Amino acid sequence: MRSKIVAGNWKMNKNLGETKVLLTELSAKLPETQAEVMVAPTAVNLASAVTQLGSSTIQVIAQNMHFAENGAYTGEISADMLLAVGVDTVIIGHSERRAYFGETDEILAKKVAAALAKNMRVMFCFGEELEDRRSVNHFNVVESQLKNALFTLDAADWSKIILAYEPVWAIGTGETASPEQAQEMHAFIRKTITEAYDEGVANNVSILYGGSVKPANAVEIFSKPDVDGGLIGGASLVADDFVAIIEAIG
Ligand SMILES: O=C[C@H](O)COP(=O)(O)O
Repeated sequence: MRSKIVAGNWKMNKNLGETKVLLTELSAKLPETQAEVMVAPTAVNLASAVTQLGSSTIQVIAQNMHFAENGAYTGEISADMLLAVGVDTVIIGHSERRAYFGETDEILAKKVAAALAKNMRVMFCFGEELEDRRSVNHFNVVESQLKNALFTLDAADWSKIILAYEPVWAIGTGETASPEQAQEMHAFIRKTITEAYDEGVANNVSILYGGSVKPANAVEIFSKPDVDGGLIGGASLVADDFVAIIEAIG
C-alpha cells in the first residue's frame, strides 16, 4: 500500500534562525494526518533541524547529494554525510538541479544508485518543460526521464522510490497543472511503470504532484486517485499554508 506524502522543499530559503522558527511553528500547528510529512531545509541546516524535531513525525530530508562516496568534490555532500546527521531521504533530479547545475539523466541515475546503495529513500523529480508540452509529445519526455534514471533498477529497489512529477512550467509560476492534467500524467506514469515492471511495483509507488500547489488548489489536486500527495515549494515556507495543504490531504 503506497503512502500519502506531503513534502516541503525549502530550496535556498531560510537561514538557521528562520529554520528554527518555521519548524517550531510547524510542530505546534501540525494536524493529525494520514500522510508522511517531510521538510527539506538547505544542507547547512539539516543537522540542526533533525536535532530540533527529535521524535516528531516530521521527517527531515535533503535537497540533493553527490553520487561519490567521498573525495575531491568541493562543495558537495555524500550519502554517508546525510545519514550521519540522521537524514535518510534525499530529493534527486529536481528541475532546478537539472536546469542550473547541468544534472543529466546519466548523473541522476548515478545519484539514485548511490542513495539506494546506502539504503536511503529517493524522492525522484521529473517533468516536462513548457516547450515540451507545446511542441512534442510531453508524455514521451516524461517516459524517457523515468526510463533513463530509474528503469534499470531492480523491482525491489522501488520500495525506496518516491516519484514527484513536477511540470517545469508550473513551478513557482503560480500556474498549476489542472487536477485533470495531473491525474492524466500520474496515470500515464503508473501505466509506464506497470509495463516496465508490473502492477505491484506501479501501485505501491507514491507519485506526488509539484508545481504551485497552494491551500486553494490542494484539495482538488489531492482528490485525484493517482495523486498521492505533493512536493510543495513556495507555500511550504509559510507555516499556515503548509499546514493547510497537509489538512487538504486528510
Ligand atoms: O520542489 C518544489 C517544486 O519545485 C514546486 O515549487 P512551487 O510550489 O513553489 O511551485
